[in-house]
Amino acid sequence: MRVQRLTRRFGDFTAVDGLDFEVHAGEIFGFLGPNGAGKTTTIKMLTGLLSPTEGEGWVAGLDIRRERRAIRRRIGYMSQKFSLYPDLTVDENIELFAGLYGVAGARLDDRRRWILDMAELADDRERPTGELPLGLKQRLALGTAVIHEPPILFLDEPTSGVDPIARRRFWDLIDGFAERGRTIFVSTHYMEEAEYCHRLALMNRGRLIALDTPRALRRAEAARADALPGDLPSLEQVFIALVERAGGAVVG
Ligand SMILES: Nc1ncnc2c1ncn2[C@@H]1O[C@H](COP(=O)(O)OP(=O)(O)OP(=O)(O)O)[C@@H](O)[C@H]1O
Repeated sequence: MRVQRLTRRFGDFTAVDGLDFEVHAGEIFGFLGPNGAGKTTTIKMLTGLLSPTEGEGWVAGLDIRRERRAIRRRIGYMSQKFSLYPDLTVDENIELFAGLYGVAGARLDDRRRWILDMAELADDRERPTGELPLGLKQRLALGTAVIHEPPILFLDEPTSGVDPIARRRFWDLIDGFAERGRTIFVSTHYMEEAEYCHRLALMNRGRLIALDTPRALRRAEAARADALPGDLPSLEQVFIALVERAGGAVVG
């Protein structure tokens, strides 16, 4: 996945301003920034929901301007709202997403088994998903997002509201996907989640203000602050410092 000078304006306002970055296959790429930084607008352009005003981008080898429909079939998308239908059972939700992505027959049987196993929902197939604990809902939402085995998965604040154990479990699954070569693009406000990413991009006021591994970002900030050897700042401290130096966040 790659973008060049990616820009989106709404009238006179520039929400995303000349982004350049590349995400490698098998990478867990974290996308961070204060509210209003331009993360959602960028994700919408990458997932084919919004067209760029300027610049270019390729997702799964497809052009984000000209191949938006094809992109939507090649990616998985999971948002904090989970997009599950609470009145439908676990099985019915799986079938609904299978239908949307053209997964049928023996492949559907296979994928259903995989999801039930991965999400530990084999005994809950007939339950409406609205009754499930949040951690299970989250894993089901992840399963339905990848029912068609997309090479790229977008996660938009995927673990908001779940407890630390469910969150850790979720990240073990994400690690497994990346190890098998899937690319994960994840936006988050949780610094603990950011630590699990291979590289982090930090956005502020529509611009990319930092891009590196979590460790390199912490080291660079320590060097800047003349910290004692071994005394690394937390990612949260790093981000606050970077955003302040970039002129501060937009207050919404
Ligand atoms: N359709 C639109 N029309 C006008 N302005 C918009 C539109 N969509 C987004 N914006 C503005 O663009 C800026 C970036 O918004 P965006 O939702 O991309 O930020 P974000 O980084 O995802 O924030 P959050 O963390 O709150 O989700 C905001 O100032 C927002 O008000």
